[in-house]
Amino acid sequence: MDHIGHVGIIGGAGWLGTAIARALLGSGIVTGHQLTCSYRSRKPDNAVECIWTADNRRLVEQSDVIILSVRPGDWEEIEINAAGKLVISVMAGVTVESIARRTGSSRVARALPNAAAEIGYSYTPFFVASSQPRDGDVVSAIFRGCGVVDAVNSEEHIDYFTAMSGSGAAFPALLASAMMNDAIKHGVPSEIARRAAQQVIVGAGRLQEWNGASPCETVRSFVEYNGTTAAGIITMRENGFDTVIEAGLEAAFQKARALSDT
Ligand SMILES: NC(=O)C1=CN([C@@H]2O[C@H](COP(=O)(O)OP(=O)(O)OC[C@H]3O[C@@H](n4cnc5c(N)ncnc54)[C@H](OP(=O)(O)O)[C@@H]3O)[C@@H](O)[C@H]2O)C=CC1
Ligand SMILES: O=C(O)[C@@H]1CCC=N1
Repeated sequence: MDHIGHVGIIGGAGWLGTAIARALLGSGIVTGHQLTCSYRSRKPDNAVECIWTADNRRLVEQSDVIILSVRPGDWEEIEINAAGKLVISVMAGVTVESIARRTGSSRVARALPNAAAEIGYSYTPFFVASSQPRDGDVVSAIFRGCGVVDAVNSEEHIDYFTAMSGSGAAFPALLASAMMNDAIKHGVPSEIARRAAQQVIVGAGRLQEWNGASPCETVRSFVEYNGTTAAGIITMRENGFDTVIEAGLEAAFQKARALSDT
């Protein structure tokens, strides 16, 4: 991708803002002189090597692309005029309409990475509301540095993915935690239970990536094998596994929607 200009990250000191800043520098899409990050309380220790400011208006002045990475509850306090600039929000729930209204920009995108952005393994769907065709390419190029991206053509899908993939990075750990606790109940020493559960999710993820099968194919092939794994899968499903997952995703989806601001 051609030069994308100067990028500013409001909330660049936070968890996700820092991960995006590191990905931008790591992919070479900007240099430290073409990246400004803002902080509120304090510039972090071991800060990313770029320009730092506590002044969001100054950040906007010197940026062509602005990434909003503050918590949804802090959004109302951000007062910037980004007219004519591309504004990309990673905030859960905050709508394109609110971003356009409060920044004065008609070039707005929402992207929804997850916690694995920190290691370049995020899944990031994005939605672009801009008349400039190149804006989608810019958003895609930025988040490819954090992992895998997909453009979606409905803003509602961003709220859905806030639950499914945005929050989803935590769900394998939930499964592993239940498995670890079960092993401990069976008398396995906790350190061994921890290591076993950890290696199961890491190995399963790597296996899934390596063989390229869809998750549904993986489950089907284990069921067809008709051994101990099949017994576990069938019983988990009979006891409501899929229903529980659907209910959890629905709760996260509704929470994302409820964050939609005034
Ligand atoms: N973490 C994740 O996995 C994901 C997060 N998101 C979204 O990303 C956004 C950021 O989340 P996350 O990084 O986890 O949150 P953090 O709390 O880690 O980071 C938010 C940062 O924004 C800073 N901040 C708040 N107000 C201002 C301001 N006026 N000017 C400059 N900086 C400000 C905070 O500073 P201070 O230290 O003073 O509070 C903090 O450093 C959220 O909207 C969240 O919904 C989306 C997908 C995944
Ligand atoms: O848990 C959260 O609210 C944030 C938004 C999506 C993922 N993490």
